Amino acid sequence: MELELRNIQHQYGKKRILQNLSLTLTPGVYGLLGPNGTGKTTLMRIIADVLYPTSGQVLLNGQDKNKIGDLYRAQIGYLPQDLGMYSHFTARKFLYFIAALKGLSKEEAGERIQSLAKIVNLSGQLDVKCGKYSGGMKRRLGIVQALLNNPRILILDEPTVGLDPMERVRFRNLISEISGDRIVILSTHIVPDIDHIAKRVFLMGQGSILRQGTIKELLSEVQGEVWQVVVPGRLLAQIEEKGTVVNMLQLDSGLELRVVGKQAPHPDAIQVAPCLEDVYMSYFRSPDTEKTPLKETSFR
Ligand SMILES: Nc1ncnc2c1ncn2[C@@H]1O[C@H](COP(=O)(O)OP(=O)(O)OP(=O)(O)O)[C@@H](O)[C@H]1O
Repeated sequence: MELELRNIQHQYGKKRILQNLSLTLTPGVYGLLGPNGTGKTTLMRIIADVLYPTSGQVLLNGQDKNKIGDLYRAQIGYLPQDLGMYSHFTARKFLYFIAALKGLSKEEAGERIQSLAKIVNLSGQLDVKCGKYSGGMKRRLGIVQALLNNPRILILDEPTVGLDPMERVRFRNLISEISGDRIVILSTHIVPDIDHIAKRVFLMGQGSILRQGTIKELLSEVQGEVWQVVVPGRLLAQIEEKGTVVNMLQLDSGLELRVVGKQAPHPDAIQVAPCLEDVYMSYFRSPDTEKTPLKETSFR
């Protein structure tokens, strides 16, 4: 199976959101990583076929999604950022409702609901009203509704928002478990959400893919360029001129800084192993500058 996005462009009114975006995806988990407002949701909605791009094509196995219509939509499972749930419905009733919208028979729906609820560990809570579900339970219920039609393409838009660290880890494992031979596209601005589980990562900024690669490839980009040093606080400004400070920790002995930069930011700085967050931070420095890519893109 191959999903291809060809020269996707999207505008809301005159505002250009996505520009000439091209990607090819085969089964596996893909992380779409980028700051808020860079067009991740817009892209996900286009793939989920709930939004038409201004121009460009989405092709499944070489066939334009607009030409194959229902056949394309039957392959899609979508967990939007804000999945509306009727709070007075029980989870079971909600799932039957979604299953009906997806065209499943009552028998098929019943079987799918049972087996999926088991996988996400909600079997015992299916008769609880959605309004009483915690954030983590709602996200797991969201996964179940997305999987009801056994889609080959699963689109998860910031699925871990609002989850505590334990639930995040569980959710990440769950995604790995259900990925199988599906294409799973997961958008987030939280780097650890995709660390370890993504086969490929797309760094998205300003409506285009700035960089893509396996985690190993992305890490190699900053190999030898990540430093750690403890300095007096007054040296912070000087260090910031020499590299991107990706983390700082106040210690009794001074400020412990993690810095990404080509040169050692201080004579005492030691090289440390890079992590995906270093790569991310080298592209998007801070909330004020996050939409400005700092690195030149080396390839698309
Ligand atoms: N329906 C709309 N009409 C007009 N502008 C929109 C619409 N939806 C999104 N936008 C704008 O498009 C840009 C990209 O939004 P989008 O939600 O796709 O980004 P995102 O990367 O998913 O951000 P977030 O992580 O905050 O959800 C933003 O500037 C947003 O304000």
